[in-house]
Amino acid sequence: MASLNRCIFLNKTPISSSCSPLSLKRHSESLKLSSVRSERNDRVLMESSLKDSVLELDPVSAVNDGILDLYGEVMAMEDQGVTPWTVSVASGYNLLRNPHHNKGLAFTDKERDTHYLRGLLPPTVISQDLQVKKFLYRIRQYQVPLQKYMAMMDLQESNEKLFYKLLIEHVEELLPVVYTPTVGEACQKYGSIFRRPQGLYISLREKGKILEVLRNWPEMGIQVIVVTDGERILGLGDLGCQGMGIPVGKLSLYSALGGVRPSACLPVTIDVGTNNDKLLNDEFYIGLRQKRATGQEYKELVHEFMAAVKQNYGEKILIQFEDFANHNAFDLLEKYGKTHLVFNDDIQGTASVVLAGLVAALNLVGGTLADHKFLFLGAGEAGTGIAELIALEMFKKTNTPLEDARKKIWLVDSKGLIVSSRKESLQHFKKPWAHEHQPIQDLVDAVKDIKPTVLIGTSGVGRTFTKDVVEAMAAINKKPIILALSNPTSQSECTAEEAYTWTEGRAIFASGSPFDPVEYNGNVFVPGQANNAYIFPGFGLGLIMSGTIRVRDDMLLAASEALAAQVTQENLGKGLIFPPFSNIRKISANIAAKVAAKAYELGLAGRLPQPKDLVKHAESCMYTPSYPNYR
Ligand SMILES: O=C([O-])CC(=O)C(=O)O
Ligand SMILES: [Mg+2]
Repeated sequence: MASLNRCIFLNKTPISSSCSPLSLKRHSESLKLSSVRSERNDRVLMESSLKDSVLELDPVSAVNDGILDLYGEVMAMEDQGVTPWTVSVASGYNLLRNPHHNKGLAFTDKERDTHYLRGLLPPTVISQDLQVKKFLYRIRQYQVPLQKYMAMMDLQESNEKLFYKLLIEHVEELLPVVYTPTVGEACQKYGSIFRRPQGLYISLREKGKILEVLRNWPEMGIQVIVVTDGERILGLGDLGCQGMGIPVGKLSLYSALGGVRPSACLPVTIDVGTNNDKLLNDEFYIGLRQKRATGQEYKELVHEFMAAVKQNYGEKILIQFEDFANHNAFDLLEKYGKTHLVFNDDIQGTASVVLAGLVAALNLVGGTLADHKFLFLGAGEAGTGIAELIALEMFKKTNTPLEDARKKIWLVDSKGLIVSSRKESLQHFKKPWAHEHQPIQDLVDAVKDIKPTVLIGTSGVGRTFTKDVVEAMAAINKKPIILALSNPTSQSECTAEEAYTWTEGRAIFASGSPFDPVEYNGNVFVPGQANNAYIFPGFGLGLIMSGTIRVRDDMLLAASEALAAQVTQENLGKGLIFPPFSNIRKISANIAAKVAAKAYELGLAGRLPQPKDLVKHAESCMYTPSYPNYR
């Protein structure tokens, strides 16, 4: 009976062509199916060996539940009066234990009768709205953020639709719970709070078997993978296998913010060991207890993974690299950008969001991007990624040659200002930023000398925008733009309060992790959140819905412009250079539309013909977490 717990995966007929015979066999064995029949042209019926555990869903709700991938085709067939699918899933006790289908107390009396739930629930029937209210009340009772996080994870694993409805409807309150900053603490303590696996773990022990490992995952129609190797989790450093919290959190946002079906999302952690001695000595650590494999051994494992993903899911699977260390991130993006649909969130997603904020900020400070001067603290993925995209936008918008555009951008790393005399010893991704200048060690001196209008923190090191630094920015600029992007809050280069106080309320400030509004001199300042969460969910949706096969910089620029266009005069009036997260689904639909349009324009979109209204199309593709009626 327990084996009937899993839902049955169907795809378009013939079933053996869309999932390998091996995995079909595996599913049918574990589900003890008495028959797997293909009827008429496209109709598939699966029955379980126990007649009373069959539940039929209509195609539309099945699509919404993520059982079927090919929603467009299903809808088209519906329009023609054909009901192409019959899907069977477990009912009764197993239905209550199935996070995708469970409705808890919201199962109606009729559903309780039809699906063998009578007596398994207390008599009351409540609405999903009331469930949201109840759960929110419960979350608010917890004082400790990590407790809130764990309660949310429990909900995700017991009632997925309720989790997403709650997250979507209270996104501003709950984003800091399931995402930065709390997810950072969750990763640090992942070993001790670990309950159930939420993604795939691919360690060195799985070498040679990665394709098999992918096929162990219970969902078939995967469209997006977020993968980390845990080496640079936020600004917290090497958290090894416990970095899994990040792909899990990012993919929750793919569904909540971008409307990608939860069952189409696969979190992956590649475990090649960790150099974090604290974790290696922690009895609750869940990863391989060894130092990180590097060089050939590392490359081979990642390569096997990348090849297996393409083999198993096809060319259109989106792979988002997340929180890899600098020394791997650039190379992986460069290498797999040519053969796979890959996107590095820390290099490209962060760049796209920051560029949008800067373009919006021009409305407050005046001029074009080329009229400004930028100074970064931190020359890793985020720093150089943002710098390059700013230069590209200057080139595209004002025809400033790329070399000249780059000269308006200066980067400081742990050794001081990046200048040409350091060129020989610089990593390749820093070289474009090594301009002619005498060496400067200190950030304050660099601010005074370079005189930037924009100061951007991507250092991963907290409180590095000291009072002297911020005051120096305030002395040069009427409205200094200060972005403290490192995450989580503990690693932010300065706090919102510091930025507003030290500039006497003149700063245009945004940070990677959220800060509360600040009162200064009788005025309330609301800081913006410059986080890649604005971009990657909509960006991913745009790629997926257009069937795009490669990412291009022009798509990042398109996403950035779409985000900047969502900043209203009202937002700007409050000093905000990003729109509120409460509008994020609309923002994501707009980003998706612009990204898809660019993909079609570049001839990289595989889903033809191009829909006429891409915003409407994006909205129609978006997952919504309301409960279906089970007939
Ligand atoms: O996860 C976040 O909040 C933003 C991000 O990608 C990072 O800091 O690495
Ligand atoms: Mg990241």
